[in-house]
Amino acid sequence: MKLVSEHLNGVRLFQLDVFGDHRGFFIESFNERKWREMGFTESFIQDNHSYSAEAGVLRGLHYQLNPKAQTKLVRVTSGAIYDVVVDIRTGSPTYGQWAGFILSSANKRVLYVPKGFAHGFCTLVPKTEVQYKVDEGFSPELDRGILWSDTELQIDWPTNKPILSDKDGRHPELSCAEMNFQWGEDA
Ligand SMILES: Cc1cn([C@H]2C[C@H](O)[C@@H](COP(=O)(O)OP(=O)(O)O[C@H]3O[C@H](C)C(=O)[C@H](O)[C@H]3O)O2)c(=O)[nH]c1=O
Repeated sequence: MKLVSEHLNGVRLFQLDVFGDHRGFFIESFNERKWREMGFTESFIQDNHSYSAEAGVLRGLHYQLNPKAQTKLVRVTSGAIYDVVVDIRTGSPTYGQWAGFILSSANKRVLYVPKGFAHGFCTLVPKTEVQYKVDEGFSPELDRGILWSDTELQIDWPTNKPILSDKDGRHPELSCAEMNFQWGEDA
């Protein structure tokens, strides 16, 4: 796994090493020893896997409050997504800024999303599968959301008519402005 680029003071895009041959390919999708050698300290305790049947499925933007804030290591094993992260760390010089990345089974890139970022993605093709590691378990009571179409963020999603869960279609508990307080309180 090689570092491709860094964004928003902590988000990192990696490229997986692919060993191809006449049969296909082999990839070490995660290697604890190499992860530590790169200086990362997170211990991932849960693997998540989501399948989205159609293009235009938008999941997010989600995050969990401290002490259950999650680091995520995200990759796509089938199809393609436009993956978005939003810096919601109180006091961060890039607070309120977002970045978008194309992750796909073809480009075999991995996105490292540190704690303190809201995360979401929109599928670009049908039958897209996203796999991601997290270092904290699911905490429904500390799960929060930002509306995908938040007017302050102005995220450049690939569609303006996404397929959403009921949760993601509702207005979030907090606007982007209010989040600062919520996040800061628990940071
Ligand atoms: C996240 C999660 C969900 N669930 C259950 C709860 C619901 O009954 C069902 C679907 O959950 P949800 O609609 O929150 O799934 P997504 O919309 O894909 O949520 C994810 O979307 C964005 C992209 C994220 O980064 C988060 O990891 C996560 O919030 O799975 C669990 O049992 N464990 C879990 O860790």
